[in-house]
Amino acid sequence: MSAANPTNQPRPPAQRKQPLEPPEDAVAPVRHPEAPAPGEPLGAHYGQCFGCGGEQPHGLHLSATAGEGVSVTAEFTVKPAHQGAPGLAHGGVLTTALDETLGSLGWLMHVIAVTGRLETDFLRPVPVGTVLHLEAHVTGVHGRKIYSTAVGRIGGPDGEVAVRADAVFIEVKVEHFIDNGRDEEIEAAMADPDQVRRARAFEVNP
Ligand SMILES: CCCCCCCCCCCC(=O)SCCNC(=O)CCNC(=O)[C@H](O)C(C)(C)COP(=O)(O)OP(=O)(O)OC[C@H]1O[C@@H](n2cnc3c(N)ncnc32)[C@H](O)[C@@H]1OP(=O)(O)O
Repeated sequence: MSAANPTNQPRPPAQRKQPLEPPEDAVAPVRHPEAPAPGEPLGAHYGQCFGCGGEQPHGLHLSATAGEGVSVTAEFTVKPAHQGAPGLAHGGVLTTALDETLGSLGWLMHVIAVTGRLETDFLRPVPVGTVLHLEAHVTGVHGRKIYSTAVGRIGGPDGEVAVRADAVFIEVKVEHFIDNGRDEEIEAAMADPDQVRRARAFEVNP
């Protein structure tokens, strides 16, 4: 009997862990013709986002830049508010930085997607004051599932890998947020023409 599954009953399909590697019949990701050019900053997808939003005082303020193909780079500076152990970044915060970087890959495909599964490896402690250099790319697409991987390096963009993650994101429509989000934030977002334009632009694929 395992601690993770104390009754040893088979999990229903919806609760089974999904693989993080694309299946054999996955296809290569397609960069949208109107995706930001390599080297262009992506900006925040939502001002109040904890990962990237500029209007979120408690957020990570992560800034991502378009890379070649369907890849992005990003930088995240570890602040005192991000500590777990004295002087070291909290693992959950580092996972959030990886999640946000992986999430921004949708911009390059003009697809809205949410995290379905995310697995992080913590390889080195990350001290406060460190700039974490993140790189993420899509490894394959299978229906609505987008498989991706990311690393976070310390000591420079070519430095040692401190954290890495593999993920499956699931494509959703903008209604996912309208149907599930709290009314006051949804109403505020829908009253912001820039936010509506950003969201709808993602849904127009070639
Ligand atoms: C405005 C601009 C905003 C831009 C917004 C950008 C936001 C980025 C923010 C950073 C990223 C986040 O933190 S996002 C927030 C954290 N994530 C979430 O809140 C997601 C919560 N989960 C859900 O809402 C749901 O479970 C969904 C949407 C993920 C899936 O539900 P669904 O739509 O009913 O999909 P379903 O039919 O069940 O499954 C479709 C396919 O995906 C697979 N699948 C389903 N769930 C999972 C899963 N958890 N992990 C792996 N794979 C999964 C299924 O096996 C199936 O594969 P097959 O049978 O087809 O092979």
